[in-house]
Amino acid sequence: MDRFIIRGGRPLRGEIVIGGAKNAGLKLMVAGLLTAERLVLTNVPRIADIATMRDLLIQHGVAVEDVNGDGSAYAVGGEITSTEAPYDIVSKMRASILVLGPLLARCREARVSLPGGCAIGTRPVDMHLKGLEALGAEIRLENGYINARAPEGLIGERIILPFASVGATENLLMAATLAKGRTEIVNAAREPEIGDLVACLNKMGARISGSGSGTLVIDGVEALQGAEHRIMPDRIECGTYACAAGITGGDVRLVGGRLDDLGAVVRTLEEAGVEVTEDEKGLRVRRTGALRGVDIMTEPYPGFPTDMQAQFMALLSVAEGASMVTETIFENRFMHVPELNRMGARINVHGSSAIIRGVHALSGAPVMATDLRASFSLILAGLAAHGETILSRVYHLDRGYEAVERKLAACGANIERVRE
Ligand SMILES: CC(=O)N[C@H]1[C@@H](OP(=O)(O)OP(=O)(O)OC[C@H]2O[C@@H](n3ccc(=O)[nH]c3=O)[C@H](O)[C@@H]2O)O[C@H](CO)[C@@H](O)[C@@H]1O
Ligand SMILES: C=C(OP(=O)(O)O)C(=O)O
Repeated sequence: MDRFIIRGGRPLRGEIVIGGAKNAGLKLMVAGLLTAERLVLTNVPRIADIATMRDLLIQHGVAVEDVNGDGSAYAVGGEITSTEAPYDIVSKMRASILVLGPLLARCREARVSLPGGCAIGTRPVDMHLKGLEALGAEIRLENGYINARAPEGLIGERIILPFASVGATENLLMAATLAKGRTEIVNAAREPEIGDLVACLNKMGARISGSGSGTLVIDGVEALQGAEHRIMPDRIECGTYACAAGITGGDVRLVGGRLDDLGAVVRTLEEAGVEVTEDEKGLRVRRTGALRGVDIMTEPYPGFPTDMQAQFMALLSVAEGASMVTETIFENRFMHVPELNRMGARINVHGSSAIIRGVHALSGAPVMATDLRASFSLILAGLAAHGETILSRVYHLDRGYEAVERKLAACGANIERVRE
């Protein structure tokens, strides 16, 4: 298991190129299951989750061609020879559940392992299943698997989601593209990654309107065609490196970053004393004065994203004054707190809220990553801390961030990966 060794105290200065979005790329690869033709995706991030999704699609029998031979573009497509998503792949990556809707829509059957919980919460999939049942699927849970069939094909329906779930919206959206008639998804999630998926599906011949509005209307078609699509930039990677510039008192250009996708994150950075400006290349993030405490509550988009909560917790640990961070999306997303406290942070958790009392400085320590974003919050703390931080269980980070050590070192960070 690899480790990172970080020696803190250097302000980051330079350029970081933002890669394609993990949370868009994974669903766009799944969209390849909806057509027998080639779906070509470019700006693919080179991360472990994409490799896992590639394994899953290959298990379904479709071809996944590495177009440039370097993992930056994939062509997905072909006949589906297996409708089973096995436990060993689904348990590695929860986004695997998204094959359920497309397999049902195209093959009229699917057998997908139940994903189970993960470090940040129990994460049930009841809304995915109820929505597919509303579209006419018969669903049985047996031996840890979801057995789903729709012998006559799926039929459009009006579905009201009790909560704007990202995954449920995406699963139902993809299933509905090949259903008979009109489907309406009310209280649909509005995350920009869903907008990217809709744009790609429409290029493939789907008939979807209402993107970004909270109600998606899908008129089913007989078949989808091939297309080419560039994956949107990763707004969470961008926000994460913006925090790196902020916590180290640096000045960093985030090439390809987009202000529009970052809304609440940029407003919070500015409130905390970090300046963000946009030009034709991307974003410039710099801090000239002290960091100030702010209050944050995570919410579905356009609110403050839960996937940025851990990184802000590191930033606010060294801000002047107190901050309160309330997590409303996942019930167990404070696993980074005890690790940050080991580095000298003063954070108390009360239920779904954390009170952070800013300290002057953090001190390096051996720490352990528990999930993807928690891992990066510890890197951020390490970049700002005095002395050496050793971060173990780096595989969590490799799921979703490409070339972390290269991108940070190019801006002057002292960070090294020790391979074991
Ligand atoms: C691969 C991917 O894109 N992952 C993102 C996606 O996860 P994911 O799609 O899993 O997140 P959801 O929006 O579905 O989940 C939000 C909340 O709803 C609950 N829920 C969800 C579905 C369901 O059927 N029943 C239910 O109770 C979940 O347990 C969670 O507490 O959106 C999250 C919220 O922005 C992000 O943190 C994840 O990074
Ligand atoms: C929670 C995340 O991802 P996943 O849904 O794949 O676990 C994330 O990207 O922060």
